[in-house]
This record gives sequence, structure tokens and C-alpha cells, in this order.
Amino acid sequence: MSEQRPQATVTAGDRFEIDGLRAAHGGVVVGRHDGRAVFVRNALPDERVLVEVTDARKPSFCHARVIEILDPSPHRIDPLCPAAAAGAGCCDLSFVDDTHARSMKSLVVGDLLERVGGFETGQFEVPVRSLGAPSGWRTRVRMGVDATGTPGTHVHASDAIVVGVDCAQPVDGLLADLTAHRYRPGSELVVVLDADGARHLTEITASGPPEPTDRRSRDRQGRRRSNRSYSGDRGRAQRSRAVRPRSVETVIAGDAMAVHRVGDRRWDLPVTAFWQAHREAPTRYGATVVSMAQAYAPSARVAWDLYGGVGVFAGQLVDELDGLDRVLVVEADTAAVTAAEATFAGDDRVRIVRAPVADALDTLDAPDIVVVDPPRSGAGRGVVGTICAAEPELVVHIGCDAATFARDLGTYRELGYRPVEIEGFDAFPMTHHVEAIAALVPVR
Ligand SMILES: C[S@@+](CC[C@H](N)C(=O)[O-])C[C@H]1O[C@@H](n2cnc3c(N)ncnc32)[C@H](O)[C@@H]1O
Repeated sequence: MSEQRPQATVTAGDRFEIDGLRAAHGGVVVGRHDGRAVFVRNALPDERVLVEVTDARKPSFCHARVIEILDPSPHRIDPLCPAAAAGAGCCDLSFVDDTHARSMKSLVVGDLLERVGGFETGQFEVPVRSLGAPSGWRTRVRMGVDATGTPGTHVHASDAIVVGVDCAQPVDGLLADLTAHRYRPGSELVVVLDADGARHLTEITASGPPEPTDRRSRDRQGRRRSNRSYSGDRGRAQRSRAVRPRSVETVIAGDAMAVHRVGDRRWDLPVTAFWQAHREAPTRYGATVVSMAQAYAPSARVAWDLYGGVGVFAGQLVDELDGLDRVLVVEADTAAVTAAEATFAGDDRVRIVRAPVADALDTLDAPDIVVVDPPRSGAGRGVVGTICAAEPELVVHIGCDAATFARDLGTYRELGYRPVEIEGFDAFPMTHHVEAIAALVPVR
């Protein structure tokens, strides 16, 4: 696409045909019209579509929606997700066959490594590997509740909620009979199927309602109110809803605590606390972290597990890496730290540090390996700089947002670390989201 200056004024409501599209970050395709970039949802790169402009406030680009698919892609399928087909924002790629969706994600990660990370064109092919079937993979779901008390799925970038049709992501049975109950309008539900097959349902309200006689109202430590952070949760909408200053968590079904397992290890964690959404993710990511450690730092004695949650990677590293004396897990969330301390009690190879990562690094023993798994906002220049200054043999950087992952990798590159391996995982099938894991070593 040529980078022409915009020629004509475009206003919301204008319609035009467009093709020559390419996959871009955030579940959109981008093309050009009259020298202006046009971002379109629900279209594919090899399609010709009629679009209508929805937002033309910026002079150099606009957003548009599909009115008609004029030349459909052979990769377009009937949407796998009924909620997305009804307008929900959950599964923004459920109309694409999953093999092609993975190719698109792979291209987007490669493109961001060039555009944002500053790497050379085509320097990295990032394979995006399947973790299983495109539907029925999510063991943990967060839903909205509409004004009538009915649970459903949020419309993209909106408070509107689609009810009466289920999203296709959850594992079988997770959402069964959910609508038999009426919830507080405007509340959010967190539903978890735990490792022992128990289902837990917690309702989160923004302020303290009177306690109903048939419900237990408490937070994860049994206190009545909570003021928790959802910084580790996936998704902008989740995070924006999570900034509410106070909330009350009410257990509707099951328990306030869920059991999670990886291998022989068990964690008891509040239902509302962070755990990877895809049922295969903790095991597969952990195996990748371990294999990168074995390949690039086999003699490591000390590892850091930053943004470590409950220490899933720490556990796999001490189990699998011969000669590793200790792993220092740094995590800010109290619930995760409490669960990690209980799980690793008596195991002096794993030490849990409750602190923001930026505050903790100067206090830790020098690392041979640093595992970094930040929330969507990424680690940022300050944290990456401190990691590089500690001169580990290996950094394993994990990202659930392709743009901040590319930005952070670009910072490592500037500071003397180069990626030697990058793996992608299709940990959020039917959506544009992708998990990427990079092994980085010092440039000698
Ligand atoms: C993507 S999750 C990864 C958790 C863990 N590695 C796992 O796979 O289960 C990010 C974690 O970072 C934590 N976190 C977010 N910001 C943090 C910060 N500034 N310092 C320490 N931990 C933070 C969150 O509580 C969350 O547990």
C-alpha cells in the first residue's frame, strides 16, 4: 500500500468498496481508501467488501464496518460462536477457519516485531501453535449482567450485553443453567470449572448490597468487602471494568476458592484471582519455558519468575532443570502470593516475594535465568532495563499482547539481548489474541 496523503474528506456514514486488506493488531484488517488507512472489523485480508465509515475523527485514518462481503475469502466459515454471531465482542475471529486464523496471528506478530520492535523485515517467523479445538477451551469466564438480571456477553467496546446465546469458548457445562438465576443488574459473574471438576460462580457488584439470606457475601479471605486489582486479567474491557474502587464478591454456587493443578502440584486460589484461561495453557507454556531454559541456560543456579502469579513456572523449573538451586517469584497480588506460599511451604528452592516487580528487582540475588510474564501492558523499559543490567544468561519473555510484546523485545534488543527463539500459542482460539514466548540471550 502506498503511503499517500488523504485526498478527500471522509465522514461517518460514507460507503465504499475496499480490497487489498492486510491483518492488523486488534482483530481488524486495514486497507487504504483515498490515501487514508481504513480499519475494518469482521473482514479478511483476501476479501473485497463494501464498508460504512463509523468513525472519521482523525484525518489520516478511519474505522468502518462491513455492510456486504462482495468477494468472500475461502477461509470464511459460519461463525462458530453463537454469541459473536449475535453481536458479542467475545470471539472476533469465530468466522475464520482456525488454521487460517493462526496464520493471520503469525503474520501480525511478525509485522509488529518489525513496526514496533524495530527488527528487520522477515527476521522472525513466529509459528502459532494450536492448543486444541477452537471451541470449548476456556475454564474461567467473566460475564456481564443486563438490566433484567440476565447474564450475557459484552458487545465489543460497549456496555451492551448480548443475552440468550452462549459464547463458544467455555468448556462443556461451564455455563449450564446460568440463566436459571437472576443476578444483580450491572454486576459481573466469574464462573470457573476447577481442576477437580467443581463449578464455582461468584457475582461481583460495585457496591455493598444487603446480604440476601441464601447467599454468602465475602471476599476471598472471608472478609465482607474487597478492593482487588484485576491487572493480570486478559482484555481491555475486563481491566476497565476492574478499576471500580470497591466491590463485593458474592458466592452464588460452589465455593470462593477453586483448586488448580499443574502436574502433581496444587493451588487453592480465589475464583476471582488470575489463572490462565485456556485449560492447556499452564502446562504448555511451562513446558516451553523449561525447554528454553534447558537449551540456553542448562547450568543455571538461580532464576527469577517475574509477574509469577502463583509460581506455575517456578514449580516446573525446579522440577525439570537439574542444578537449579532456587527460583525467586515476584508477584504483587496478595491472593496469588498467599496461594503460592501455601503450595511451596517447606520447599526452600522457591521463594515468594510480594512486591511490584519494579520495586523488588534490586533486592534479589543475581539471576542466571529471568522469566517475565507481565500483564497486557507489558514489562516496560524500566523493568526490561533492570533485567538486562542483571546480565542473566537467558530471558524468557512471555506476552499476551502482541504489540507490547514486540515493544518489549525491541527494548531488549536495544539493551544487548537478542531473540533466539519465538513461539506463538493459539491460547485464545476464535479471537485475535495470541500468546508469544521468546528466548533472549546476550549479544556477545
Ligand atoms: C499474565 S499474569 C501471569 C501469571 C503467571 N505467570 C501465570 O502464568 O499464572 C501476570 C501476573 O502479574 C501480576 N502483576 C501485575 N502487575 C504486577 C506488578 N507490577 N508487579 C508484580 N506483579 C504484577 C498479576 O497479578 C498476575 O498474577
